[in-house]
Amino acid sequence: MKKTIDLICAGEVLIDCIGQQTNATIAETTSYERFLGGSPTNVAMNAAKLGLSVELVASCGADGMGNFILDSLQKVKVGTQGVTQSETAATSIILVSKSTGTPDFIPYRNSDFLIESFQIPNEILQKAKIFHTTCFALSKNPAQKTILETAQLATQLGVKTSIDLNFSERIWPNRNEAKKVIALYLATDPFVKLSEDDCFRFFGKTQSESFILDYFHELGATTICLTKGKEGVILSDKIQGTIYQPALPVTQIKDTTGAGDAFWTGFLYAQLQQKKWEETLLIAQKLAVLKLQYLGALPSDLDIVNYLNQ
Ligand SMILES: Nc1ncnc2c1ncn2[C@@H]1O[C@H](COP(=O)(O)OP(=O)(O)OP(=O)(O)O)[C@@H](O)[C@H]1O
Ligand SMILES: O=C(O)C[C@@H](O)[C@H](O)C(=O)CO
Repeated sequence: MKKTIDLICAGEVLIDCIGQQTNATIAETTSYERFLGGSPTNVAMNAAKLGLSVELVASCGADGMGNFILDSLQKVKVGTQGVTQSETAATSIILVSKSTGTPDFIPYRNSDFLIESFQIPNEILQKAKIFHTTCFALSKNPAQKTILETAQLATQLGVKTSIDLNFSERIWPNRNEAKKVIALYLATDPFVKLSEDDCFRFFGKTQSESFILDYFHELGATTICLTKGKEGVILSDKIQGTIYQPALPVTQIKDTTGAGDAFWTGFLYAQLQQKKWEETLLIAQKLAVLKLQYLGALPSDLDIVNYLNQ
């Protein structure tokens, strides 16, 4: 089978309403700006801006926000055949505080988890190189069942899986269920991205790096990337060992929302080109730094491939 699709992202498409007052809590924030969001959607948008062939599998409402979402995706040539617009559930919205650290958020979830298996036909899946999702997307059915089944099928079809374990108990209050579902996904040996904040929320307390890496390796992941914000990143590969890379300097942080998604897009982009781990991490960090300097998504009017080659 000819692999004509670089990446399928499945999961939440949302409207991020990002606060306009920097480092204010949500209670203190008085005005918000609308952005296209959702972690897998951000990865899809970024990847398309890098010239990859990308399909998004997601669900929004048949409403004004849903139309804005489809318009934005199509403008950068993200494939939208797998995006449905629900007639009964509105587009999901998240209020996010504007932060130079970890943003606070309030989710209003309506249609994002209405993802059904017909949205990812086998003919499309088998053409893909990577299938990516998130913990957020796995937190609710029918998206959970659809994504788990697709990941299992993906491995049989020679498609590499990937996951951003962006766990939050506010999105997925049943931590035991989350652990079981994540274990099923990790059995497909995905590339795993998680941040220190995700780990704290997932385990309910601070755990050592070796505990975290062993935990996810034992569930089946060969390659784990643990991002630590300005403290850099650790990549642990069961075969090749562990690499630490310090963070790149950033002159001015405008907004951190989506920095992890930019990082992961760079990681997948580099892996699609079979780059070595050090270069993969460098490309990932460069994209994250670029994103940190903008509010909202990566810029559309910049030659990002050229920026990465500098
Ligand atoms: N202050 C910073 N200075 C330099 N690089 C940073 C900084 N914050 C984030 N980064 C870059 O972004 C990457 C991802 O950040 P982080 O570890 O906070 O992940 P994340 O929590 O998934 O991000 P987010 O949820 O904010 O999108 C880091 O590995 C690093 O490359
Ligand atoms: O999908 C999420 O996890 C939240 C998004 O609303 C937001 O775009 C974000 O924080 C991305 O990391």
